[in-house]
Amino acid sequence: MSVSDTPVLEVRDVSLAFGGVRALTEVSFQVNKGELFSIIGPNGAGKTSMLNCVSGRYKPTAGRVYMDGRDVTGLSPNVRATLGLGRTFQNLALFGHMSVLDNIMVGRHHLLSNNAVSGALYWGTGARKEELAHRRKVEDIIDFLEIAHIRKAVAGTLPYGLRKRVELARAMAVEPKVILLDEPMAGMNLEEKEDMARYIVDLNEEWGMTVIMIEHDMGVVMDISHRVMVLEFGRKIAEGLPDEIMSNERVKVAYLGVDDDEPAQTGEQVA
Ligand SMILES: Nc1ncnc2c1ncn2[C@@H]1O[C@H](COP(=O)(O)OP(=O)(O)OP(=O)(O)O)[C@@H](O)[C@H]1O
Repeated sequence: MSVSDTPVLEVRDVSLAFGGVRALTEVSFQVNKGELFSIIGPNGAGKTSMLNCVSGRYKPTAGRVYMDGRDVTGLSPNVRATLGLGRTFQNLALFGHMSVLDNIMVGRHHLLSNNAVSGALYWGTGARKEELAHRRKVEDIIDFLEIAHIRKAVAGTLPYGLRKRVELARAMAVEPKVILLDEPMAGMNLEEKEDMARYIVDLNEEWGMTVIMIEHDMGVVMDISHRVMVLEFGRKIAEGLPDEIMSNERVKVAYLGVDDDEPAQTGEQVA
């Protein structure tokens, strides 16, 4: 899928305060249809706060959020989900006692009509067709994420990397236009990270989902993102192409802790 100039998400002058703590200060950005957009920044920079303002979990203290040009600032996460917003969480939020398949089906719940929800009554009519269509969609996602072998496993018993993949499957099951990924590689080993990076690129390019991602692994962020925004102390300090961000002096100092002008400390070996 190619990137267009049409904004699917616009954040305008968003500020967020928790009592005296200013988590975000007048942050603005927009994400275009088809983009893979990443938000980075040091611990406590406001990344998760921003994701929560976008998803509707938090209401900004000031500023507005627009989806497809519509002001969604006052709308709940559930309503935003019906408008095409999906998300994963930094800390896993799966139903540990349920099977992988059931966890993913939960993601489709709001897409089911009343017919299918009260399916037993209508079995053999439209409801059955609808149920089958849902199943097919879920199976497509299961195939895509290569988790067919664990579809019956109890989610809570799976290794961490696989649980992250199941969580992604559940978020995809909502068929979102925009998917918010909160540290999708956290706690993963190198191989799991490589797999996850590939799934994210594919869900962006082949499944046509616009992606907004928070991720600490800079290598992955710079490798797969179209554009990157950098937050520091709740403010936007940079936004641009990965190459621009990597060579941005302010970002180097603030985020990477690198200052090219800084003299080597006494006793430090200079290559
Ligand atoms: N629920 C809350 N109540 C009070 N303060 C909060 C709350 N959530 C976040 N904060 C504060 O807001 C600031 C931004 O936090 P946030 O979690 O958004 O940063 P982050 O960039 O996602 O950090 P990390 O990389 O560590 O996850 C921090 O100072 C944090 O302590």
